[in-house]
Amino acid sequence: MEAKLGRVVITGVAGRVGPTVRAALHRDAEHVVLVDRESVTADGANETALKADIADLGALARSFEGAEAVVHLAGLSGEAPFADLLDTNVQGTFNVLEAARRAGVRRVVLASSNRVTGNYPIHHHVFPDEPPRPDGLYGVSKVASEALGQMYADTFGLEVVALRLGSFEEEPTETRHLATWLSPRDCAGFVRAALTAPNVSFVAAYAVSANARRFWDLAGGESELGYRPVDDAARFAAGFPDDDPFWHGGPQGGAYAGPDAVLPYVRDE
Ligand SMILES: NC(=O)c1ccc[n+]([C@@H]2O[C@H](COP(=O)([O-])OP(=O)(O)OC[C@H]3O[C@@H](n4cnc5c(N)ncnc54)[C@H](O)[C@@H]3O)[C@@H](O)[C@H]2O)c1
Ligand SMILES: O=C(O)[C@H]1O[C@@H](O)[C@H](O)[C@@H](O)[C@@H]1O
Repeated sequence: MEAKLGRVVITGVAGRVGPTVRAALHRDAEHVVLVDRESVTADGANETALKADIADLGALARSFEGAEAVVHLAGLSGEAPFADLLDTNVQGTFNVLEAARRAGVRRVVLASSNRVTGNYPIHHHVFPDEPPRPDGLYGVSKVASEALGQMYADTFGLEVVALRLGSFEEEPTETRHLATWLSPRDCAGFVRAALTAPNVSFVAAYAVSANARRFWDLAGGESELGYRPVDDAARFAAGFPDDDPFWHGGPQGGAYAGPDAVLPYVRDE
């Protein structure tokens, strides 16, 4: 029987991942505070909706009052000009952690990304404590946000879990997803575990389904967070060609990695 959570804040709840986390917490938390810069409507007495930008530290600190945990999803979720990534993903994550510290929040779950290690080749099985090899500027911003989380844990005793999400999709839609898919059910399971696992200081763990072809180690996440994913993209393998060039080699980030993916944003600067 899992412990019921108290008041939990979700930032970036209006995006793709947000509704799955919201639905999980609707059941598991006493009260859920929905934060986004877009308008969100609260559903029932155990939700509060607050429109706020993560650039606004004061607004964040007010929205975190009385919360025991924050699930931080808000941010730019793909490659973008570096200045924008610094503002939203790095400064924004700093604001969330600092607002959490000021408001006395116990735990923060950061939505990091598999793309912090997206430049490891597909035949390399990556453990969460290996050096980062980000596949682009977005991945760099997530490395920095994980580092902020580690610093807030070490320096201020905030409990921080950085979940390196795989490819969150209802179902795999491309070959790479046979390795990287994160099903909604497993996403909810990882977030619930990240919120409730005991003895956490700082944990970085891959949040990926139990895909037979996955690139990332699950044992660390299982021992530190206590969640073993249940879905496997292999169920959908018949829909994708076995001889797809993706499996011949190259970076785990696939089309997200390499100069063609990054150069447009470098040139924007
Ligand atoms: N979807 C995936 O497969 C995936 C994989 C790895 C990591 N992630 C990470 O998980 C998080 C959620 O991903 P998603 O796919 O739902 O992203 P998304 O782009 O669909 O949603 C992001 C949300 O953040 C909000 N937001 C953006 N900037 C904001 C700001 N300055 N202030 C307040 N709100 C702001 C947006 O309004 C939006 O609702 C992101 O941090 C992303 O980097 C997602
Ligand atoms: O690796 C992936 O597939 C995913 O990585 C995440 O960080 C991105 O937010 C998402 O858009 C990608 O689809």
